[in-house]
Amino acid sequence: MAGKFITFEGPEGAGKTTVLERLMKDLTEANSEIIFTREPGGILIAEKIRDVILNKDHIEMDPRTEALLYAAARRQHLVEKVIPEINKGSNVFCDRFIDSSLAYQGYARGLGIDEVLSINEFAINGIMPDLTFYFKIDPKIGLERIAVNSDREKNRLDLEDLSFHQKVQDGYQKVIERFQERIVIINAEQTIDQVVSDVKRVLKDYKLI
Ligand SMILES: Nc1ncnc2c1ncn2[C@@H]1O[C@H](COP(=O)(O)OP(=O)(O)OP(=O)(O)O)[C@@H](O)[C@H]1O
Ligand SMILES: Cc1cn([C@H]2C[C@H](O)[C@@H](COP(=O)(O)O)O2)c(=O)[nH]c1=O
Repeated sequence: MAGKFITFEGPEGAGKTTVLERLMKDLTEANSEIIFTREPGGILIAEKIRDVILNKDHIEMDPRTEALLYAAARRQHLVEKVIPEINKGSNVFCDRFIDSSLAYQGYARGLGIDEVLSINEFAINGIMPDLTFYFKIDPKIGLERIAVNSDREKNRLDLEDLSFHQKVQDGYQKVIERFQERIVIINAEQTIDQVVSDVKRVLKDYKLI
């Protein structure tokens, strides 16, 4: 039986990576067949594209170039990793996917959600997540979390001002309205333990763990 594709979305500093690391530890110990991966990245070519997109020296990158690079990284990651793992029966947990492009490039960069969806439809060729967690947080709190985390190097998108990140949040709201059948909202302003517990409860309800 094919596995499921589960994505984790939300603004900067919402806690997606932290929660995925906790799930990796807890669920791997419990022997679940789960693959953890991320976008942009997850495989060599996509990690190289990630370096190009997020490099702070590439500050003048054109928004359409940015959108196309995310879509190219997504395509390669899907064909090289996500689809083969799902076909083997594993559940794939991915830190960010198409909804990030719709919110960041489509809405916050002003390219248009429909336009960015259209180039991504070419890239994903029908593969959409079965379930998406949206980590809801005031973007100001997320940016403050990142600011106090000295281990995390700031990338090109982290350096955008608060108004950009507020637009990202508004963009996500539109994405949630459009794809409400697959998106579950998690209160990411709670403690890490509470967020992990809420995510696990939903995964149990969906019989994914
Ligand atoms: N629920 C929480 N409460 C307080 N701090 C948190 C919480 N979740 C994560 N953090 C802290 O916030 C910072 C950012 O967390 P994390 O990297 O997991 O966010 P993220 O959603 O993956 O962000 P990005 O998308 O920008 O990479 C880290 O220092 C982490 O320890
Ligand atoms: C997939 C995807 C990501 N982004 C942005 C969101 C973040 O600012 C970075 C990724 O960094 P993270 O630490 O791994 O969250 O890229 C985007 O703008 N569009 C996308 O499609």
